[in-house]
This record gives sequence, C-alpha cells and structure tokens, in this order.
Amino acid sequence: MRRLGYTLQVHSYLGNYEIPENTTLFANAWAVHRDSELWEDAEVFKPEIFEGFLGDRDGYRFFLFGVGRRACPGAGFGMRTVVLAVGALVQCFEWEKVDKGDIDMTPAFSVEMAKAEPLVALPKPWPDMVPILSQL
Ligand code: HEM
Repeated sequence: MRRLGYTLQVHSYLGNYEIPENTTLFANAWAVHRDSELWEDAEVFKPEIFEGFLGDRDGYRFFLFGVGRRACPGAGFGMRTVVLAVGALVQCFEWEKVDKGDIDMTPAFSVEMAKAEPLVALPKPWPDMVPILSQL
C-alpha cells in the first residue's frame, strides 16, 4: 500500500517556494536517488550504495519507503524479501530475452517507474536446480 503524494494542510514554505494550503506535493524519488550531488556513481546500477540507509535521516536523501510517522512499517521486511526474491530468480534460472536486441529502457509516462515497452524474458532452470525446484 503506498501513498505517493503529501497534502500540506497549512499555508507553508518549502525553501523559497510558497505552498498554499491543501496542496498535494509529490517528491521525485527517481531524481533524488540518482542525484550525483547526493550519491557517488549515481547513474551506475549499484543497489549496494543504498545499504545501511534504512531509517537513517541523513538529509532524507533515501526515502524509498517514505519518511516520518507514516513511513512504511514493512520497510525491513521489504528490504530482506526483495533481495531474497531477486537472488532466487537469478540463482535458480537462466534468463533469456524473448525478442532479440537491446532492452528498451524508455520510461512510460506515469507516477511510478513503468517501462514503455515491457521486458519479456524466458526463465530456464539451471540443471543443478531442477531437483530442488521440483520438490517445491
Ligand atoms: C519493497 C517493498 C515496499 C516498498 C518500496 C514500500 C513503500 C512504501 C511507501 C513509499 C509508503 C508510503 C510512506 C509514506 O507515506 O511516507 C508505504 C507505506 C506503507 N507500507 Fe510499504 N513498502 C514496501 C513493502 C511493504 C510491506 C512488505 C508491508 C507490510 C507487510 C508494507 C506496509 C505498508 C503500510 C501499512 C503502509 C502505510 C503506513 C501509514 O500510512 O502509516 N509495505 N510503503
């Protein structure tokens, strides 16, 4: 369950910007988590740079799970299970892209980071994994 916008109930200021009451603000998580002033090698795929930031306020530069009183209570669970799920998918299967060519990373226009062109891939269990997977 995710709330993506924050409605300010009072007339307020954010930096130099005047925000009228009842304005809903959206924080651009995509941009903040790729900002090279905040993160080293921000444009490189290196998920480990976010390790240890859960619950760390450090200027609120990491807010995948929101911040403050209404931050995600499942954050610790989410961090652990996503690693397990992705790890299992990579370790147990060999992945093959169905149509040939490079992956089209063009984003769709949406609040969340959806791809414009879906990635279709075929998982084939690694031979060592077949006996284990067949018992599940
Ligand atoms: C990688 C997985 C997850 C992501 C990225 C995520 C992200 C978020 C975000 C961004 C919010 C809004 C925080 C805010 O408003 O400041 C949220 C709220 C919430 N999440 Fe998650 N979440 C994840 C997994 C989970 C899991 C596993 C659970 C429960 C087992 C969970 C339960 C909730 C609940 C109950 C709220 C509402 C909290 C409130 O409004 O007080 N989330 N989550």
